[in-house]
Amino acid sequence: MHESIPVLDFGSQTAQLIVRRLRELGVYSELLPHDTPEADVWALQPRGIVLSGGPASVYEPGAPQLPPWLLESDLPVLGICYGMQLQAHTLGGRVEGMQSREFGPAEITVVDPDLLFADMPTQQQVWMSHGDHIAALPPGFRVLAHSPGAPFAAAGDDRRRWYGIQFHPEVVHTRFGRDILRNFAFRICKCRGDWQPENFVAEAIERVRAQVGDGRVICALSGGVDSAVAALIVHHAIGDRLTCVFVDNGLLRQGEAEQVVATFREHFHIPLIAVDAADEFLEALAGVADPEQKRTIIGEKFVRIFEREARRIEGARFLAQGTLYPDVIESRAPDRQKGVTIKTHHNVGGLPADMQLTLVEPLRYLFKDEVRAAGHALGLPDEWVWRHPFPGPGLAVRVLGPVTRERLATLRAADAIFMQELRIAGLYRATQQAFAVLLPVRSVGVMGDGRTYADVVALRAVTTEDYMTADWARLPAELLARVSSRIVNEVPGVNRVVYDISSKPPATIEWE
Ligand SMILES: Nc1ncnc2c1ncn2[C@@H]1O[C@H](COP(=O)(O)OP(=O)(O)OP(=O)(O)O)[C@@H](O)[C@H]1O
Ligand SMILES: O=c1[nH]c(=O)c2[nH+]cn([C@@H]3O[C@H](COP(=O)(O)O)[C@@H](O)[C@H]3O)c2[nH]1
Ligand SMILES: NC(=O)CC[C@H](N)C(=O)O
Ligand SMILES: [Mg+2]
Repeated sequence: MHESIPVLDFGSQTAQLIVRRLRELGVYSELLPHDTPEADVWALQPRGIVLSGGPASVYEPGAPQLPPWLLESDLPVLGICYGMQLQAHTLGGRVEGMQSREFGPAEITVVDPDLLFADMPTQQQVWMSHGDHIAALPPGFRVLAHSPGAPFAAAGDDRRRWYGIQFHPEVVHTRFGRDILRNFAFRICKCRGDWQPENFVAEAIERVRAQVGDGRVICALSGGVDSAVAALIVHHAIGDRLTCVFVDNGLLRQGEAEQVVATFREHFHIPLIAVDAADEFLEALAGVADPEQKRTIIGEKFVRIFEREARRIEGARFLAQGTLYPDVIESRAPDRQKGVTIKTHHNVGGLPADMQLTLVEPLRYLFKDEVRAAGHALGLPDEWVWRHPFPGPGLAVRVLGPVTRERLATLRAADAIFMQELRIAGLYRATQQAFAVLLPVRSVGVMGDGRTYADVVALRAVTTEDYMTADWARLPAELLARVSSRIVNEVPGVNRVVYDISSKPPATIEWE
């Protein structure tokens, strides 16, 4: 049994990342609901506790509270964002709603470099995402760092070993986040660091074998890295009792369907069924503009098709999918204590309630970079491992507003130009996801001395490690200029191109 630092979950979208960072540091961690019974927490042999952020405001009625037992224990505690506000609120400080909210990058100044901020610069970039702030510290606490928007960006009580930070150390955009967590784990909690990540792939294969028994599995294969890795794991587990099913939903990019099928057949020796379901999807989506409605329709259609294909294979009761942890977290049901729904990923929240197949999701607790590492270990070709993600609902969530064949064609052409130029510039791998979006507005232009009133294409390119947070990619102006001019010249019906300069948060990577 390992020592641990459990994370109590108050509903933050990035709570699972804290767990990951701690594991990366060699300290075992699990994400537990904030009201987990005390005995279950002690069973993990905790050396300290982290309180995650969360969407609630501590001063509102019904906001989730600190577990009373924690106040009595002598465990060190690190409160992050809501967790810090909760510490302050509970121990006699004051938390207020703020006029100038902070979302995105901010710079903090460390005023006390002991313990938590040991061995790092005084000025550092952090990632903030809060609307409330601490107006007065509780007795015993002193300020450790401040930022322009948060006079108490970090504070602590050394006697009690309780610390709080208003920013998020778990996201990569907090430059020294790892070091702060390391200081908490090793200097404050005095962990030994006795956890070695086990061989994930071997374990996953075992789990699939146990779940499936002698049944047959169909695997929803998209051409993305997640489903390819899921397919390889299932294939290792049950061999030829696996059949992959690729669906052309009419929402794919230019040439994608042909390319996925060809590459798969070249690299894998697993039976593949390619289903052309474009008409079915586009009919179901006709006239639908609401993003969540689009996702639900697409999620249901996918499953009906998988059920249909499964019926043709004797004994196929299981559906394998490349679901990742971010899909699960972002699809969580609306519950102010447990997190809010940001968007219903088609493969999680978008699944119909009466689904006939049992899910096999070997990657459900992993993040993208962990999946890529697993794919590499399984011998997946580099090109596949490093493919940009492409969402299951595809171009339906990039044609904003109602989806029509004509608008899909416009977007495909613009997107292909952007991708082509990005590759020529050698910047495909330097961005983690890039694509074009067709906006539901028209704007006035002048072309060939005539007036145009035509569509607007937005270009989106982001840098990110785990897709939970992201920054907009600083693509060279010359590249953007070339893409813009080619799109306007080559794609009929588009007279304007804009570049999206929003980070996540507050935006998301996709526009819907
Ligand atoms: N066109 C498709 N045909 C069959 N299954 C699909 C299709 N699109 C998505 N899926 C299923 O939905 C899952 C979730 O899609 P998602 O896009 O998140 O993952 P991915 O396509 O495997 O990888 P990536 O995120 O890199 O695109 C996939 O892993 C796959 O199982
Ligand atoms: O399979 C998917 N089904 C979905 O419904 C879905 N929605 C978003 N995404 C992808 O998830 C990552 C994070 O996206 P957002 O910042 O837009 O939430 C990005 O990589 C998105 O492309 C999806 N993938
Ligand atoms: N990210 C968070 O934990 C936010 C905490 C709180 N809801 C705020 O807005 O300040
Ligand atoms: Mg995909």
